[in-house]
Amino acid sequence: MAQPVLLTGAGGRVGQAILRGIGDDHDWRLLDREPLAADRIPDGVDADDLYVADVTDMDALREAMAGVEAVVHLAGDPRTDASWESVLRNNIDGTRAVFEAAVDAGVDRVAYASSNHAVGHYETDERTPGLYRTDDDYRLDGTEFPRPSNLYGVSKATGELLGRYYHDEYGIDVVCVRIGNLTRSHPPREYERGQAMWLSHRDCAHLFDRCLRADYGFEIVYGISDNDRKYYSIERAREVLGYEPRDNSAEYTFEGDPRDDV
Ligand SMILES: NC(=O)C1=CN([C@@H]2O[C@H](COP(=O)(O)OP(=O)(O)OC[C@H]3O[C@@H](n4cnc5c(N)ncnc54)[C@H](O)[C@@H]3O)[C@@H](O)[C@H]2O)C=CC1
Ligand SMILES: O=C1O[C@H](COP(=O)(O)O)[C@@H](O)[C@H](O)[C@H]1O
Repeated sequence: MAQPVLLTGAGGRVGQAILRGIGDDHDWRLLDREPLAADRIPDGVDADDLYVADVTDMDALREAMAGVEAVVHLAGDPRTDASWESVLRNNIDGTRAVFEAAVDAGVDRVAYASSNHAVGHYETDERTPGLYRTDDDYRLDGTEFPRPSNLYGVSKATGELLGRYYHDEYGIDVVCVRIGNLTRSHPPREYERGQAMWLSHRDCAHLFDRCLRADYGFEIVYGISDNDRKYYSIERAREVLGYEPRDNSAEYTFEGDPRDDV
C-alpha cells in the first residue's frame, strides 16, 4: 500500500489548489495550525489524518510524519511585507523543524514551497518592465544565486539553503519550487509581472504531483505556467520532474478575461 504524504499548510491557497487537483491521487495527512473546514478536506481523509499544529512544534511534526513517504511543505507566512519576527519563526524555524523531523522519521523526500521573492532583485530598473514582456528573452533558471526582494524572500531563500544542507548531510531528496503568482481561474488582472509568473491551479497541482513521483536529488525549479511572457525558465522542471504545464497567461486579456481569438 502507498505510504502517506504529509501536506503542511493544507488549508491555504496553494494547499487547496493541490488538494482540489490531486486530492484523490495520494494518501494524505494534512497539517495546519488552523482547523480545516470540512469542504477543504478531500474524501477519504479521515480525522486521524488531520493535524492541527504549528510547524515549529517538533513533537507534533514527528507524530504527523511517522510512516510518511514524502512531505509537501507549504506552511508559513506568505506575506511579502511580513516582519522579520514572523518569517524567522514561521518560515525559517518552521522549515528547519520540518527537515529535522523528516530526517528523524526516515522520510524520503520533501517538496518545499519557495518563492519568486527569493530572486526578486534580479528585476532591476534596467531590466523592467521589458523583462515581463513576450519579446524579452532574459531567463532565470534556478542556478542563479538568490537575490531576495524582501525579508520574506530572505526566509524563502533560507529554506532552500536548509534543503540543500539536509540533502547533502542526510541524503533526503529535496525539490524547492520557486512559486510565481498562484491565482484561480484567470491570471492576475492588469499586472504584467503577475502574468509573467502566473501559476494556474491545475498546473500547480500537476507540478506538485510530479514533485511526489519523479526521481531527483536536490533541485530548484520555477513554478509557473507556460506563459509567453515568462522570465523564469521551466526547462529544468520539464526535464527533471516531467512537468507539462497546460496554461498560459497569453490565453487571457490583460484584464484577465479568456481571449476568444486563441
Ligand atoms: N500563493 C502564492 O502565489 C505563493 C505562495 N508561496 C508559498 O507557498 C506557501 C503557501 O502559501 P499560500 O497558500 O499562498 O499561503 P496561505 O496563507 O494561503 O496558506 C498558508 C497556510 O499555512 C498555515 N500556516 C502558516 N503558518 C503556520 C505555522 N507556523 N504552522 C502551521 N501552519 C501554518 C496557515 O494557517 C495557512 O493555512 C508559503 O510558504 C508561501 O511562501 C510562494 C510563492 C507564491
Ligand atoms: O511569494 C509570494 O509571491 C506571490 C506573488 O508576488 P507579488 O509580489 O506579485 O504579489 C504573492 O502573491 C504571494 O502572497 C507570496 O507568498
